[in-house]
Amino acid sequence: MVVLSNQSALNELFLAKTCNPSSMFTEVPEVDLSHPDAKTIMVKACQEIGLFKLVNHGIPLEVITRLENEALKFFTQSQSQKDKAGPPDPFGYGSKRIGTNGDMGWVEYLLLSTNPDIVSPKTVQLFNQNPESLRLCVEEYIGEMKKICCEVLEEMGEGLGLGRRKNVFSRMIREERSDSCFRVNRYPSCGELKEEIALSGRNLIGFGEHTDPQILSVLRSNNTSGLQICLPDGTWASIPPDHSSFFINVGDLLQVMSNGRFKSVKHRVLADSTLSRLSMIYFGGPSLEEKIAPLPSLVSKEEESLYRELTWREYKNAAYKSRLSDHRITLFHKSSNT
Ligand SMILES: C=C1C[C@]23C[C@@]1(O)CC[C@H]2[C@@]12CC[C@H](O)[C@@](C)(C(=O)O1)[C@H]2[C@@H]3C(=O)O
Ligand SMILES: O=C(O)CCC(=O)C(=O)O
Ligand SMILES: [Fe+2]
Repeated sequence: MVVLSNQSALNELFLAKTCNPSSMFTEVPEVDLSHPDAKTIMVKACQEIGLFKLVNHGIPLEVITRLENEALKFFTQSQSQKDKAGPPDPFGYGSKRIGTNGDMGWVEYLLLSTNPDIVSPKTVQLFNQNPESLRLCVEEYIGEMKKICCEVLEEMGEGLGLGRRKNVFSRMIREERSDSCFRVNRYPSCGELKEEIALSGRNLIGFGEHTDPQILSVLRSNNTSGLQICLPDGTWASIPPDHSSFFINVGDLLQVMSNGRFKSVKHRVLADSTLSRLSMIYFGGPSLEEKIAPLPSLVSKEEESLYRELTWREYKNAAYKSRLSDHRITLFHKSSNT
């Protein structure tokens, strides 16, 4: 990562505009998939917060560690070597620039698609220029993420009373053309900028505030903190890291399909001055042609359907033209004609 020498560049690019002291969120709901109450706890968490912690998930620790080590090997290469797989198209290796609309963060990352229709030259470069073990470990990990994402979605379907249609969400991820993606983020420690940051009285942004556009995200990180969520009262709260668990968060499409019952949680990452954070996130999404609208069985008689129908392709295209912090879900609002 290039070290910024200039205070104003730092201000402009990476500092959180307002940073009220944020609290540690000690009451993150915990879901044990093997527990009979799992579905009830997850539905409550998705309604109230949009995030919960999945424990006892059954994903072999070796699968996680293998990929974490491969990712670290990749990131510790020289900048010029890593840049061969970038800039992202949007897949491949990226550093500091997130998306194409001016968002910046103190982060480097690998972004990969799981959709066989999407051929990314940068991803081809990435796998050609690195040991085969990187690709194998990525594929193995994505396979596990797909399974766990579907299991969680089925449990949610049951919790929402969908009965025999409990797989209405999971079938979208199981489909071969599911447009899911996978990201590995590395947030270097920002110790070298400690003084400038302290002088500004703000925090260094690793990944700016946003909601995830897909259905469901499955996040795992090392034991370095940094992830924050925006609570229903508008305050930011830090999520204590736990390298042996997964954090599941509701994406925009699930908010729409549940007619607003589940909340797509706003989140961000702040950089740490002493430790570097490594996170791996699977974003479960439907096929590009999938039509997304509130499920009729989740719109009660007294309520109305809050959102209009859009295909994932339409929403995704619009989302990728937006800035991270834009409130993209308004595109689904019935009054919106964009
Ligand atoms: C600024 C952007 C980056 C992003 C595409 C976007 O235009 C708006 C949504 C962003 C986001 C957030 C969640 C995921 O990390 C991501 C891969 C996604 O699907 O939407 C990123 C996009 C990205 O980094 O390309
Ligand atoms: O790196 C993290 O912990 C979260 C990043 C994130 O929210 C994202 O990539 O969408
Ligand atoms: Fe995110």
